[in-house]
Amino acid sequence: METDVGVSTSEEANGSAAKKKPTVVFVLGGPGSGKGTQCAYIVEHFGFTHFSAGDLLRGEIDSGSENGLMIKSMMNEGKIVPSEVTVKLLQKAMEESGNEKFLIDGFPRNDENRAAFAAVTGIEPAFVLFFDCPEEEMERRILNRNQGRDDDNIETIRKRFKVFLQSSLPVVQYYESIGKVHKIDAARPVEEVFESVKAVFTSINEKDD
Ligand SMILES: Nc1ncnc2c1ncn2[C@@H]1O[C@H](COP(=O)(O)OP(=O)(O)O)[C@@H](O)[C@H]1O
Ligand SMILES: Nc1ccn([C@@H]2O[C@H](COP(=O)(O)OP(=O)(O)O)[C@@H](O)[C@H]2O)c(=O)n1
Ligand SMILES: [Mg+2]
Repeated sequence: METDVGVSTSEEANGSAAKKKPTVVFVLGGPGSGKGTQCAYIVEHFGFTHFSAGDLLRGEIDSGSENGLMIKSMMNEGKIVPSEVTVKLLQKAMEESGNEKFLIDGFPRNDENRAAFAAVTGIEPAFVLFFDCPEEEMERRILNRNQGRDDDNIETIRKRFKVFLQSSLPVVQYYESIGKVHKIDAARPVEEVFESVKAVFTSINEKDD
């Protein structure tokens, strides 16, 4: 697939220093499809900095921020937190990281997320990884995850699957329509999934040389 990952540049307002825009890869897939697991491997091999939108939101709850209670109750219902909150957290994390290559996992989860990120940061993803996995397998994985997450209970899991189908899959379809999706069969063992993921990043690095 043709994927342009060339890092674009934009002139500062005064027209002098050209500022590099970061390279962003969105990592999408249903709850339990293995996004976080694969991102850890990508970081090790390809020098990206990884941000999970869900982890940033959980951090916000733990920090006792004024949005914490709202975020907590939305997460416990499997609902998508308003984009303003999530985009701000992502933008701050990127600015503070010192890197210019980011994996953003679990985001955008709806069209509002997608549009808000583009409007606020001016960044479009280089490409999108989509981890495709049957619901029964995702459910099995989440129920075995044992990370003590309040939303990893069967009632909330079912709600999250519904939100994924209704709100998140259309975003994947949008990126498919503009040729930006690399779809990965995520139902296989971790190492096999990573072989496919590695092939995507390797071919893109080669194109860049
Ligand atoms: N390919 C895989 N096969 C079996 N279990 C997996 C696989 N990938 C991840 N897991 C396990 O499934 C659970 C969910 O994975 P995680 O990376 O947290 O998914 P996500 O971030 O998409 O919700 C974790 O307990 C993880 O260890
Ligand atoms: N872009 C996002 C990402 C997560 N979230 C919230 O955080 C929850 C957990 O997201 P997550 O990405 O950590 O979950 P997994 O897909 O990793 O299981 C979601 O069910 C949403 O309630 C959100 O509101 N907006
Ligand atoms: Mg995750």
